[in-house]
Amino acid sequence: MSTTHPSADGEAPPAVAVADVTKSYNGRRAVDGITLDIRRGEFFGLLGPNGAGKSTLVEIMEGLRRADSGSVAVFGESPWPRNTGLLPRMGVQTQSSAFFVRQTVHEHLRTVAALFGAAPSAVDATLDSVGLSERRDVRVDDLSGGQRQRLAIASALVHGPELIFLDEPTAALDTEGRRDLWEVLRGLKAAGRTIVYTTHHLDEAEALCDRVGILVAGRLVVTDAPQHLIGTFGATSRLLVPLGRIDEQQAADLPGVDAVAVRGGHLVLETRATGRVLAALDALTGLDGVQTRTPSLEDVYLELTARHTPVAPGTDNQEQQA
Ligand SMILES: Nc1ncnc2c1ncn2[C@@H]1O[C@H](COP(=O)(O)OP(=O)(O)OP(=O)(O)O)[C@@H](O)[C@H]1O
Repeated sequence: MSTTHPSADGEAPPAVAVADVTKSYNGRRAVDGITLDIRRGEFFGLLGPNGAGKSTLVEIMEGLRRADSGSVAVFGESPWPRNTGLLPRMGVQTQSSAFFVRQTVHEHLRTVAALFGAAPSAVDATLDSVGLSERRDVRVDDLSGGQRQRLAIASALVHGPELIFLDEPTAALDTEGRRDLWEVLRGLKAAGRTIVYTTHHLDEAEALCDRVGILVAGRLVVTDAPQHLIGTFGATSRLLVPLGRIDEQQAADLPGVDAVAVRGGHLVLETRATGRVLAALDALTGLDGVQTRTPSLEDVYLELTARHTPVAPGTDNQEQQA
């Protein structure tokens, strides 16, 4: 791998620059020719189905794995082989973060802080920010899964890094814990930190990220701002019409309706021409009780992953052929 240095015009390099990176395990491509720049101060979300290659790509960015080919630069420097100069500038939470299990929560974080040369005062503030202050004297061994996850996140943040990598940080958190972490992450973003994170929560990515990248089978199929993606792909809206107002055939015949289904006491009309269908519905039966479900990042994600998922030999995939 090569190292990228500041550009000739003196502009600071991006937080992360990935160029044509590949990685195979046992001859199978897990990451397949990915090129991606993550800007300083950006909140970037990496999305994709299980096994798409998100963790592998993030671990390559972190310098925890070596790419087979291509180049990676973090603040203009190669993270591989282990670049100790970068460590104070990066915070890393992986899906298998290591703990000093016999220590208490506070001792553990103090140890991590000392390893990175962080001020002891950062320990209490960081525990507080992830909602673990009340568990500070509990042994790490005795924490619940969600509490361990909070501690892993605290361990990535305690030294105040500029670039923070979080691999599914909200996976084991309850609803309240997720929302609390959103506020922590928003605060870090507001303070100018760069955040790269993976998640399966599309609502969360839509709410938090400046840009998302969708990985499918090791390839980056799109990179964009969530709202722009939703607008560009014109994902389908759903209109919910109470049953009994019109029948399925009448609904299917309305101009602009792409599909009709019966679900939960409603006729569900899928359309990419919401205004036209609403006008036609209004003329036919009135709009009383009609609900509109606007498209979300999840709709775009489902459409794109279906379109780009390779067809397994011997299976018929209508989406793929469309
Ligand atoms: N250490 C490894 N040895 C062999 N294969 C691996 C290894 N790590 C990952 N893989 C394979 O590489 C592919 C990508 O895995 P990866 O964990 O990067 O995906 P992911 O998108 O993070 O998945 P998830 O959402 O399930 O965490 C998968 O097919 C996985 O089985």
